[in-house]
Amino acid sequence: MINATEQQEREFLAQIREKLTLAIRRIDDAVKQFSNELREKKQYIHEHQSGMDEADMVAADQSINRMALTGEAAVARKRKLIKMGQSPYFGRVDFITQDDQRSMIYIGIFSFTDERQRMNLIYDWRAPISSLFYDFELGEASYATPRGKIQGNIALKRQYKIKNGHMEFMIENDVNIHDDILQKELARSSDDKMKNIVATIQRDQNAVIRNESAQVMVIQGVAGSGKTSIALHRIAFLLYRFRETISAKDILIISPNQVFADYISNVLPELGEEYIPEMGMEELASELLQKKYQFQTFFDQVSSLLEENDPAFIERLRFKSSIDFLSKLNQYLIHVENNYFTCTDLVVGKTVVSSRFLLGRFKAYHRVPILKRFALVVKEVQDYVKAATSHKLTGPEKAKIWEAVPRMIKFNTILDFYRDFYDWIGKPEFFKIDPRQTLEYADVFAVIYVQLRLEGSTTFTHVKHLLVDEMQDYTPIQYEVLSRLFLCRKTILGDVSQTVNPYSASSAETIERVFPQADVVRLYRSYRSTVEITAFAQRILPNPKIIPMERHGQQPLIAGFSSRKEEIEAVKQQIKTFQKSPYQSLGIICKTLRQATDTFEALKASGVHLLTADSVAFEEGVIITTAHLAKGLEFDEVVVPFASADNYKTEVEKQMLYIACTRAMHRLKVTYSGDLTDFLSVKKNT
Ligand SMILES: Nc1ncnc2c1ncn2[C@@H]1O[C@H](COP(=O)(O)OP(=O)(O)OP(=O)(O)O)[C@@H](O)[C@H]1O
Repeated sequence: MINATEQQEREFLAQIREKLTLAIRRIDDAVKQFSNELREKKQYIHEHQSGMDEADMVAADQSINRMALTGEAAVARKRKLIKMGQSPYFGRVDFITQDDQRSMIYIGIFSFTDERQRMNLIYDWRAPISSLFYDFELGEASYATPRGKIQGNIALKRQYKIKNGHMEFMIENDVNIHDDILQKELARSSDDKMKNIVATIQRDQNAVIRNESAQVMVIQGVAGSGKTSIALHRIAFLLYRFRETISAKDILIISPNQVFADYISNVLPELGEEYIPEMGMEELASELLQKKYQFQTFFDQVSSLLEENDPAFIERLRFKSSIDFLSKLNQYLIHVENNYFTCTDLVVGKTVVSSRFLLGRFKAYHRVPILKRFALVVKEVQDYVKAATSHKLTGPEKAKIWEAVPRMIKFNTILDFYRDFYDWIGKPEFFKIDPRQTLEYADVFAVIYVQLRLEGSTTFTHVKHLLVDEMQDYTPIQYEVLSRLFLCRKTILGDVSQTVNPYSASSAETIERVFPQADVVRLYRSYRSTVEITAFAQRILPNPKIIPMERHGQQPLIAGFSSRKEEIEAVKQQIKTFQKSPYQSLGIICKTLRQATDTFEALKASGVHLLTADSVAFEEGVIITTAHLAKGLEFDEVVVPFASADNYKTEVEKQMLYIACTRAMHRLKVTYSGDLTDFLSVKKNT
């Protein structure tokens, strides 16, 4: 066997690194040559410009552009090779095909070919053959290729940790435990940005990443199950698999906020892909409403829930988050189509255009959105009058038609229709808009939906894959809007247990009703937190199906104090302890922004950052924020202050507590003054 011993592996690594260095040198030479040729070409054109006709100039331009592109590609390739020099591969499988051919498959983030020998030395983790590494242990194995399934046997499987070009360790997977490297990865302290997981992707995760057939893929996964990581790796996979037809700019990520977008922004570049466009739901809404209406943000909605707990507000939210709301809106739109044209005879000069004719024309265009039909009906009326009188229409005649036809439909503005909908269902009190015309967040996408139906929609045809994270925070009406705007494939992921708004949460089942063609995957294995932290969070929201990774740590602590002042003092101490620890990040997670701001001010400690809805970047070190904003993020250590019975008592507060505790990777401390919240009290939980 080739490269059998660790010594041989080290020698192989040295050879690969040498080959990489040579390949980099070759690129450098080629780039130097390109730039010389480019300079000469430009010089030539400059000198011969006067003698060149237009066709010559175009040809010269094209050839310069081509050379520049080739140069750029070479520079990008060089960047990848330099990165590979640090860590060329992380896995190996030796595969014996049915005709007894043994091949050594080294797997890395990028592929590397020995151009002289025309031999693939390292395979990209996304190559079909690389799935052997993720899907099988020793023994019988197979992988799918565009030409069919290849079967054989895995005779050897190894994992490597190569850092800065040096092999730290290698692990032989001769028995069915390949968790060692995963354990080591999970035990690490956090980075300031999400990291890639290519070396330790698990089998069930791999299936999601490599799924090519799903039109809509819905991933419901427990806290820390790797949903966001998998979704990003899936994007990298699709970019590789469909590289001829999809590029990074054709993908859109709908993300909950800027901090989250910043937090995940490193994963794809680490995997060699370019920047992926990203957008928040509110941004999308503003674009669609063309800034015609002001509206409350989702963050405002959650803050109102936490601070006011108004039953009427909750009732409105509940209704507007239901599937029933969507179907009532659809029924209403049919009602509009059938009943809202009130045509009377129209007299233009001496011609009478009968109401029957008018109604008939409105109906004839039933495929055209109602508010787009006027222009068509106006044109028909003009033609009718012209034919009847055999003369061209005068200005006043035209004006009369233009004025009369739109009035034949009951309302002309989207908001009037929307308001009327609530009268029609007999619940006018369900629509609240403030005098400055600021819509409640729950109305925003409903108004957009009515607009799409009555005015027609612009589709985002340039988007070829849509990724929606934190799916539980979006309602059926939002999904309906997304499905009409984005006709492409979609990956939708989230966790219904981590909703910040229990009155408007969407489960995978709800989403399936909007996308009946969806493939739903459920992930129960949780990777982020220690067994102890996961068990602790289960006291708040139990899920018997959750499977924590066997990784142990300190028991989470609950500490009671006699006053808030003392509590703040304890948090201060905790920060000091953290600053001396090997950990990188500490999250102090509060219920509301007001509590977070007050804590920030009371602590006045240096190196402590306050994260608000307006923040744009994830900071390293100590962060004070709210559970809502911390969703999707993780910290080595988490402190949840003010966990008293007063502060955490409603359903929405329980959700916040759960989200806060599940952000911790290694250490968790909950503090309170007065009585401890019932959600954590052992007495009340037993
Ligand atoms: N296969 C894996 N190998 C190594 N680390 C993993 C793996 N899967 C997940 N993780 C780690 O688990 C943590 C949680 O991952 P991620 O944030 O993607 O999960 P999530 O399901 O989106 O979490 P949440 O919904 O709680 O925000 C991250 O630190 C991630 O790197």
